[in-house]
Amino acid sequence: MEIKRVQTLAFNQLKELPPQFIRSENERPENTKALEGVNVPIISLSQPHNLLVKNITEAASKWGFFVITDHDISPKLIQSLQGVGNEFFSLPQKEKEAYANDPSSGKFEGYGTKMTKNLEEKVEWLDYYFHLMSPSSKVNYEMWPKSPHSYREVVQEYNKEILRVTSNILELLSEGLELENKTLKSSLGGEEIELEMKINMYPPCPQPELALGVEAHTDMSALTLLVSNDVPGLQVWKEDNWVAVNYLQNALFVHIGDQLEVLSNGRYKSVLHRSLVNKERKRMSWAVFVTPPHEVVVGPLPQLVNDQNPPKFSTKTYAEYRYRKFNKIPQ
Ligand SMILES: O=C(O)CCC(=O)C(=O)O
Ligand SMILES: [Fe+2]
Repeated sequence: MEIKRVQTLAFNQLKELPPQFIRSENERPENTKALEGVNVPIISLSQPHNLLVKNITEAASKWGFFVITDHDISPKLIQSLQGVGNEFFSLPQKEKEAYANDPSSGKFEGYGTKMTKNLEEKVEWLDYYFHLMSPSSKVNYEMWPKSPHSYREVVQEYNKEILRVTSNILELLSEGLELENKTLKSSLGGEEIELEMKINMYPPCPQPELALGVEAHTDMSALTLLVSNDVPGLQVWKEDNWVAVNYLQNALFVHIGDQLEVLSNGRYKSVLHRSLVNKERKRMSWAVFVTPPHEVVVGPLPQLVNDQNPPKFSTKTYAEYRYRKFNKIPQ
């Protein structure tokens, strides 16, 4: 079956949005504007350690989201990452189709467009590329784009850097729970922890006020670390309002995902978020999902559970969690 790509639709200079992209009144950006004057927390990794632990813990508890600066990933590497992603999506359509994925038959890696409609029969205004990035022992490099040629080298370099920053953040978040600093990472598989790359490409949209890029969701990962191009669009949910995340060059947008909410027994919040699209410009983002291996069992950490704080979440393998989330079965 031929899959209609959003990029192809957009390329055909539509004046009007096809009906499957038109959101219901209560989801439309024109009716659900982000709160003005409220900003997401920005956290410099170079601030004094005690302050850093306090600030990151507060952001993870109150927002489930924060922007990281001074992470020491070189601006040049981020630029190269954006360059190779951009080049892939600029390839002729036929070349991209050679990488087409097929989630309905369990083939998640590759080039994709989400075809499953949500409960309201709506689809999202984006195409993406998804592949496992780490650990190298599990990666099938055949699933990575072969063009541009430098894709592999650049993404492997980025992987190293993101692993370093991830370990750092997980240590800080462990300390914030008054746990030994290796606790969260070892609960997520230790050195077997997995990183997945998802490149989101949101083409210009004829009626962005009626559509969504990705619809409101929480990530099932433990953490998600994201960079975008200079087109804003991400919004996070805070106290019954959407809050727009401003673009900040070279910063990392960090989302707390479901697995950290579970491990921390709800002390850290998995943030609800969505992305909007733009009329004139394409938006791109590079999301790295930090997840445990499928067989790892995740539940509230015993150190955080007692008579006053009973477990708020059930304990299960990540594979089971993932299966339920995909199939919309209550956890
Ligand atoms: O593009 C963005 O800023 C958000 C993407 C996202 O939430 C996701 O891919 O899970
Ligand atoms: Fe997300």
